[in-house]
Amino acid sequence: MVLAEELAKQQKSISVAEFFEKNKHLLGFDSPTRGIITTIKEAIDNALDACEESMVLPDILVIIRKTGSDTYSIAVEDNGPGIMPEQVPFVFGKLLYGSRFHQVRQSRGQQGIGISAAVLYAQLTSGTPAVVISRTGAKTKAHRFTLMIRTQTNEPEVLSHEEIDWALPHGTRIELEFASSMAAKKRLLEYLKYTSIVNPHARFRIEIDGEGTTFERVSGEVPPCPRSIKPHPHGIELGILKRMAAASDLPVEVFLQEEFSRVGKKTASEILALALIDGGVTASSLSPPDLKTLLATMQTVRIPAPPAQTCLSPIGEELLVEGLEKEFALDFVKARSRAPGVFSGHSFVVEAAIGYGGRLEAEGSAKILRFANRVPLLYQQGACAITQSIQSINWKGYGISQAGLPMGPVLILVHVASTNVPFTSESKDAVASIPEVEREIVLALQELGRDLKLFLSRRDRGRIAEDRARAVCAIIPDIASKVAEIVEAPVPDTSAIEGRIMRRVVVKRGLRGDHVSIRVDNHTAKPVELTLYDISADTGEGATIPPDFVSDLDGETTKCWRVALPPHESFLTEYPGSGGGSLSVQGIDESQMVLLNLDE
Ligand SMILES: Nc1ncnc2c1ncn2[C@@H]1O[C@H](COP(=O)(O)OP(=O)(O)OP(=O)(O)O)[C@@H](O)[C@H]1O
Repeated sequence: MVLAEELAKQQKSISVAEFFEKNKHLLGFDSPTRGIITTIKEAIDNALDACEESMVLPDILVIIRKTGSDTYSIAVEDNGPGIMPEQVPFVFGKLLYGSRFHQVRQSRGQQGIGISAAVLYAQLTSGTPAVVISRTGAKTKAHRFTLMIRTQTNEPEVLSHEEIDWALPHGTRIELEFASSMAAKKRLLEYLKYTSIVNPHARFRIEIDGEGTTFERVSGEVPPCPRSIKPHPHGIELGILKRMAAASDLPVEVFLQEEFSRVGKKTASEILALALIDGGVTASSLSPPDLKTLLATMQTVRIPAPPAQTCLSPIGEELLVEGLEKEFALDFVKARSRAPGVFSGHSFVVEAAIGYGGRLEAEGSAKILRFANRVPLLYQQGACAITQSIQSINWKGYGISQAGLPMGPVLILVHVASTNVPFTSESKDAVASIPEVEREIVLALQELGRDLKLFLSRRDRGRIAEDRARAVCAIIPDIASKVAEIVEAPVPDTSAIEGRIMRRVVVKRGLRGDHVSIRVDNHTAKPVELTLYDISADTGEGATIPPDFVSDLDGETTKCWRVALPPHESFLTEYPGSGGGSLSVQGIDESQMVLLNLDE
C-alpha cells in the first residue's frame, strides 16, 4: 500500500517531444554521423513534397559548414511554395504536426515528425535554435524566425520573428547547428545521387565547406502530384471506423458511399444487407456491436482495388533507365514497373531495375538500391523486405553467382511506392514484410533476371565466336608462310582473310601519329559501332568510340569518325551489325588496310 502511494507520486504524463528526446534513435538520430544525414534527408523530403504539390521543378541547395571542432551548421533551401507565417512555428517547433498524416496518397512525409525532430536534435546537441526563412510569393516579404521546441509541452517557442528581403520569390530555408561529423560524407553524396536518380526532375546543389557538387535534373517535367483518395474499406480498423461514424450525421448507406473509396450504391446496399443494418439510420447512432459487424462485413464483400492511378506516382521504366545510365554507364540496364497492387486496402506499386557492368564493382556483392516513395533507404538493409526478397531469388538460374545476395558487377534497384509504405519503424529505414509487396518485388526481379540472362548468354556467345576467330587468325600467317615455303612462292598478304574472319577493318603498320577517317552509310539503320582494338596490347578489350558526326536523311544513317591512331604498330576496328550498308576508310593507303564490305 505504501509502495503504491510512493509510485503514485511518480506517475506523470510524458510529452511526445520528451519521449523522442530520450529515444532519438527511433527517428534516425542514433549517432552524430547519422544525425547530419537524417536532418538533410528530412528537409529534402519536405522540399520535394512541397515542390511536387505546387508543380514546381525543384531546385534544392544544401550548405554544410564546420563551425567548431565537432559542430556543423547545415542549411537546406528550396524553391517550393513556402509556408504561411502563422504555420511556421508549428511545422518546425511541434512534433506530430503536418499536412500529410490524414491524406491517403503517396508522399515522402507521412508522420509530421521529420523536420521538428531535426530541430529537437539540434537544440539537444548544440543548444542553438533553428532559423527558418520562408516566403509564399513575390508580392509578399519573406519571414525569418528563430525558434525552439519546449520539450515538456511539445509546443513551439518563437525567439524572434521579422519580415526580411529575400532573393527567392518563394521557398523555404531551414538552418540548424548541431554536434556531428562528416565521417559519412561519401554516404551523404551517395544519398543525393540516389535521390536524383528517382527524382529526375530535381536539381540538387551541395556545398560542403565551400566545395560544390551539382546533381543535374535529367527531366524537365514535374511528375503529376498524387491526389488524395478516401480510405478503402479493406484497409480500415475498428477505432477509425468508430471515429468516422461518430463524426457523421449521414444515413449509413450514404456514409459508406461518401467516406470510402470504391463504394457505390450497389456495394453499400450489399454490405448493409449482409450486416443486417438498416441503411436509413444515421452513422453516428450505430452501436459498438453494429460497427463491429459492419467492419467485418466490409472486409468480406468484394470491392475493387483503390484507384492507384491518381494516388500513386511511380517513376516509370524510361526515367529509371535514364537515371541509372547517367550514373553508372551500364553495359545492360532494364526496368519494370508492375501493375498496382493492394495490401490491407493500401495501394502500392513496385518498380525494379537491373544493371550490369559499366562502372559497377566487378567483385563483391551486388549494389542494392532501395527506395520507398522516391526516397532512398540507406540504413538497415538486412532488415528490409526488399533485401529479403532479393535474397529469396535463385540468381544462379540467371547466370549470376550468389552468396545470399547476388554477386558481381550487378545493380538491383527496387522502388516501393504506396499510400502507406509499411516501414518497420518511425525512422523509415526498412520496408516491413508484407507478402503482397514481397511477391510483386520477386516477380519484377524474375522478369528482369530473364532479360539479364539473355544479355549475358549473347555476350558470352559473342566472346566465344571472337576467341575462335582470334585463334584461327593467329595461325593463318603461319600456314601462309609454310605453304609459300613448300610451293616456293612469295608469302601472300593474308590480312584480307583475317579481316573477313574477324569482321573487321584492319589498318596495318606504319601509321604512328596519323589520323584516319571512317564513314559508314547504313541503309538499314542497324546500329553500327566502331570499336578500337590495340593489337599490340592484345587485351581483347576494345574501346567504343562515339561518332564525330551522325546524319539521318530519308532513313539512311551516316556516321563518321576521325580517329587518332594509337602509337603502336597496328590496330583493328570492328563494326557489329551488317547488311545493306557500306563503309569507307580515308586517310590511309589502300595497302595499309583491309576494307570489309558491310554487304557481306
Ligand atoms: N520546405 C517546406 N515547404 C513547404 N511545406 C513544408 C516544408 N517543410 C515542411 N512543410 C510542411 O510541414 C509539415 C510537417 O513536416 P514534417 O517534416 O515535420 O512532417 P512530414 O513531412 O509531414 O512527415 P514525416 O514525419 O514522415 O517526415 C509537412 O507535412 C508540410 O505540410
